[in-house]
Amino acid sequence: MAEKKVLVGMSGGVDSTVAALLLQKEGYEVVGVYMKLHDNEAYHRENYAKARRVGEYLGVEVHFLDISGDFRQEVYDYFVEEYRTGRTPNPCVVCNRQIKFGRMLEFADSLGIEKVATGHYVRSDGRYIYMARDRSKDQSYFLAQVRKEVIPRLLFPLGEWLKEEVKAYAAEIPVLQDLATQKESSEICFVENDYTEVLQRHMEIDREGEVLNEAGEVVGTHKGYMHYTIGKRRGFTVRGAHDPHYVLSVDPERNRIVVGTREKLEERSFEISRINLFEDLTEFDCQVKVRYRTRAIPAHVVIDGERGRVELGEPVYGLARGQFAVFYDGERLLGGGEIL
Ligand SMILES: Nc1ncnc2c1ncn2[C@@H]1O[C@H](COP(=O)(O)OP(=O)(O)OP(=O)(O)O)[C@@H](O)[C@H]1O
Repeated sequence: MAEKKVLVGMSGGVDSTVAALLLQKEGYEVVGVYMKLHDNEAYHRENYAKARRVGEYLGVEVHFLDISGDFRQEVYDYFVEEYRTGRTPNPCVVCNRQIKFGRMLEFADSLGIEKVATGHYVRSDGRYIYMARDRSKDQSYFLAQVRKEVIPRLLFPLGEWLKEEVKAYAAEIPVLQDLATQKESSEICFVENDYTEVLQRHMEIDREGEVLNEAGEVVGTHKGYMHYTIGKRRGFTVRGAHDPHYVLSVDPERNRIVVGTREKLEERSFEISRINLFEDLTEFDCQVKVRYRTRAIPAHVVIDGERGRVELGEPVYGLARGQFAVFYDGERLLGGGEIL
């Protein structure tokens, strides 16, 4: 009987498969769990079957955990409500806190297992989380809201791996070959193509509205405010405009958007709430990412109770409310907060 036991979140994809394999090689007794998150039954049938196939290959049990009720309440409903209020949610950040590194750890507790692993591309030394070696796949941004108490329990076997190496590793194993070549999953697991398809199931999002300039004059029309996020530059009309125009703000109550030229998107400071830090910091210098796919830029942060203020060392163009500001000290994740 192996002394070291680990619960691995097995989605049926190549990353969690290789993660489980590497842990087993290291001498861990692996127990798998497939979590049913959203309610696309066909998706789950297909992916749970893959996870079970990997389980058979590894000779490990793969539990099926239906937490679709929790997921709906804490991730999906939040996603829909945020768009309804004219904001731009980040469901993966919330899912990692509440579900993957929340409910999945409770499930590990119920099995008497201390360690939990996933195929996320991040590194950890048991105290902090760091960017992955594969910077193009780095997922540390999405872990900024994870509770700091859980970090010592987490293992991320892929932190030092490049995605290409992971695929090549799986491709060597005949029964896993198809996983190595399958197409990458979409960024948000319950969004197949476009987020508006999800919103459409819950409300009327195609309601034409007015486009205003900063002076408050009506200059065009748009398709319905939920189609827009700050910084977007397509899908609306602006009469007589020569330069490209960008969404500067969204007014859900009046179904209006305000647009302007790129320099009007410039922001040098902002407020945050839902603050989560891995160290007790109240005032600090760091680098901040204001969305996932962006470069980290220098910042000074002051925390005051539930709120914080971020002063940027250089301007950003387009700051979407509802996205997360994520702080780093070099490669080390310091935490983050939601942009107000
Ligand atoms: N439905 C699920 N059940 C169990 N674990 C999951 C599930 N979805 C994701 N995970 C875990 O979270 C990790 C990161 O999830 P993400 O959605 O980013 O997956 P991914 O990069 O597509 O990985 P994979 O190739 O393993 O599907 C996965 O590697 C896996 O360990």
